[in-house]
Amino acid sequence: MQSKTLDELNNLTKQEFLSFVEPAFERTPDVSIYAYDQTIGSGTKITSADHLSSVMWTFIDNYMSEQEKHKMVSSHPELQSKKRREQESSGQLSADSMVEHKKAGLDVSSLTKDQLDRFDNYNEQYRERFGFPFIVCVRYVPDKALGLLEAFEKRINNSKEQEFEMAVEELKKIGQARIRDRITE
Ligand SMILES: NC(=O)N[C@H]1NC(=O)NC1=O
Repeated sequence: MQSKTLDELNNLTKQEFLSFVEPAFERTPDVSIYAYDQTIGSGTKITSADHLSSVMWTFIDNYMSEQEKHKMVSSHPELQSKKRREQESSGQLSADSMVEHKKAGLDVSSLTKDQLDRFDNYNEQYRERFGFPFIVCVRYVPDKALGLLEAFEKRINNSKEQEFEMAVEELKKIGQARIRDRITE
């Protein structure tokens, strides 16, 4: 994906803007529509990548129902699991997720058999306990797969409310990082 300058971003049509930023918050187009309407669409220039993501966060925090947030959380792929491998082979993984997972050392060829088994087990336990996938902004976790396994271990004992709140906060960080990737300041 080619990044854009702020000037280029501010001169996009609505349709161009939406297709450029929508992948930041997967399968949740309302976030991007709101961001367009609040900025370029009403004559306000976007001044930085973080300005844009803060407008997107405002929508998530103030205008999305719990059900909509649940849908957004559930649309993200698991970190490494049988289910994720199936999603990948049937082309259901977004380009951003694939790159992020690979950089975090999550592809099968980078993991030991033991690590792969642990990811499979944690993902299954997590999904059964909470009903949505374990979400973490992988690029901010130190030690790649080891750090992610540690995060899983810690969070699996939280309450459903804590984890749901955490999942939304992590998605906000993922979206912000993806927006930063897309804009050259
Ligand atoms: N499950 C999960 O957290 N997936 C996401 N995390 C991240 O940094 N990119 C993703 O696709």
